[in-house]
Parts: sequence; C-alpha cells; structure tokens
Amino acid sequence: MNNNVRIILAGPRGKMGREAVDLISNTSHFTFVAALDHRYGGSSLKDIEGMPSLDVPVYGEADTCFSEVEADVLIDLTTPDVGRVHMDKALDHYIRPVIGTTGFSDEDIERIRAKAEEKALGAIIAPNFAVGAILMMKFSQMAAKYFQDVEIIEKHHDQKLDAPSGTAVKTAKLIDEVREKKAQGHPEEKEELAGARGADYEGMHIHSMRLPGLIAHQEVVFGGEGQTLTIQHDSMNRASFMPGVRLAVDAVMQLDTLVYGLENVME
Ligand SMILES: NC(=O)C1=CN([C@@H]2O[C@H](COP(=O)(O)OP(=O)(O)OC[C@H]3O[C@@H](n4cnc5c(N)ncnc54)[C@H](OP(=O)(O)O)[C@@H]3O)[C@@H](O)[C@H]2O)C=CC1
Ligand SMILES: O=C(O)C1=N[C@H](C(=O)O)C[C@H](O)C1
Repeated sequence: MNNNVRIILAGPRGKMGREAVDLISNTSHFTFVAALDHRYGGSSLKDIEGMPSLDVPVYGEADTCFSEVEADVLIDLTTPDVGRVHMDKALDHYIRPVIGTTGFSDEDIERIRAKAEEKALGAIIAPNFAVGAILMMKFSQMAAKYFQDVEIIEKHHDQKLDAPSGTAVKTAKLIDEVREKKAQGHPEEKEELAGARGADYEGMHIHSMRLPGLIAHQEVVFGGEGQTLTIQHDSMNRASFMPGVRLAVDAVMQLDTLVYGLENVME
C-alpha cells in the first residue's frame, strides 16, 4: 500500500462528494490536494458554505486542475456527462481515475480501458462501492447458474439522473456471463403501456423505481418451478459506500489497466 496518495476530488458538494471529503481528510495516508467544482473555481474548500474548514484549493476547470496539481488519483462523483470527460482528461495527465459516477456506455468503458493500457496506468470504474452490493451481485451471478429467469428491480432517490442504475447494469452483465440465454416472459406478451416490462438486457428485464425517501436499493428476483429466490441489498446512507472508495483508491495505485467493478479488486 502506498503511504501517501495525493487525491483530487470532483464533485465535493454532492451527496457522495461530502462523504468523500470526510473520508479523504480523515484517512492518514491520503492527502487532499485539490477539489474540482465548476461553480467555485479559484476558492478554497473552507470558503464554500457547508464544507469543513479545509484549506484545499478548488479548481473550476479540469485541464487547469490536472496540469497544475501533482496528484496520484482523481475520485469522480459528479454526473455522467462530466465524469466521462474527467476520466479521459485525468488519464491524459497521468492521474489514475477512480470513478463512482454512473451512466456510462460500453463504448465509454472500452475507451477508458484502451487509454489506461496505453498509459500503463490504473483506473477503476465502480458502479457501486458498497461491499454488500458487490456481494449481492456476486451471489446473483452464482444463482444465475441455476435459474435462467431473473428480473432486477432497482430503487433510488428521485434526484438520480441515470436509469437503469450502474449497479443494475453491472448485475445484468455479471448474470449474463453465466446464464443460459433466454428471452423471458410469454413469447407473445405485449406492453399495453410502453415500458411496462422495463428495460431489456439480453432477455432479462430491469425495472427502475425513483422515489423521495429512498437512497439506493436493489432486488434481484429469480424464478423457477414452484419457487423464487430474492437477493436484496439496501444502502441506508452514503457512508456505506466509503470503505469501498478507500479500497478502490488503494487498489488503483497497484493497477496498470482499467478495472470495471470493485468485485475484481476485493479479496
Ligand atoms: N459508485 C457508487 O457506489 C455510487 C455512485 N453514485 C453516483 O455518483 C454520482 C454522484 O451522485 P450524488 O452525489 O448522489 O449526486 P449529487 O447530484 O448530489 O452530486 C453531484 C455533484 O457534482 C457536481 N458537479 C456537476 N458538474 C460538475 C463539474 N463540472 N465539476 C465538478 N462538480 C460538478 C454537482 O454540482 P451542482 O449540483 O452545483 O451542478 C453536484 O454537487 C452519480 O453518478 C451517482 O449515480 C452515487 C452513490 C454511490
Ligand atoms: O445515484 C445513486 O444514488 C447511486 N448510484 C449508483 C448506481 O447507479 O448504481 C450506486 C448506488 O446504487 C447509488
């Protein structure tokens, strides 16, 4: 493990960003070298309302930040459009991206994989940092060997931009690696209201619920003759993601390619 990891955080005022500010500033081998925030460039973190009293420079523009600040890792907790640009630019400046932001396409992921390999630099895209959520995905992949029929129901707060969630997409991909292909439901089923059967990923259906009061929840429901199996994970707060962020930062320092999914670096 590196004994001093210099970190830039993008999105410090966000719901996840605030937790990450606490994590970085309270982890002895992390040094908080800069924050990236499009609204507060040129200020210091301590001058932003609601932020802790930390004298950390805030940059409004990624290229300036990445070229002026000596950093090992970028943690990005922003939006899909912004995270997509940040992860590319970070690698251009030889800064390892740890991307918690979700909503990327397969093309985005492959582009970052190619760039990380070209630079021989670590990168992590982690759709979910919660250890319990990683286990939910792994258990679902195990169950999919025995059950072909599965539907994913993900439930999130109503401020979420992307649907389905990054976790639901990753779960479907892990299941797809082992599940015998099947188009589920009745072959002649018809949606009387568009979207009634949810999104279709390789014949599996994904349903996205958005409600105030929720944080981050997912059920993976398998069905077989005379039985169902439900694997469920709930994040009750955003602190639940922080041990995974810490693990990802330490892991990315040892990598020379992209890892998509924290399950690939968990012991
Ligand atoms: N991997 C995981 O385990 C988890 C991932 N997530 C993902 O993390 C991301 C953030 O989630 P959450 O914290 O809930 O969202 P929030 O909307 O609370 O936070 C996003 C923050 O990004 C800021 N932002 C927007 N554009 C920029 C920019 N150009 N530079 C810097 N900051 C910018 C926003 O500022 P402003 O509002 O002023 O524009 C806002 O403060 C989402 O993609 C979400 O899906 C969430 C939870 C767990
Ligand atoms: O936006 C969120 O809140 C979350 N996003 C991630 C996702 O899209 O899977 C992780 C977690 O579910 C919370």
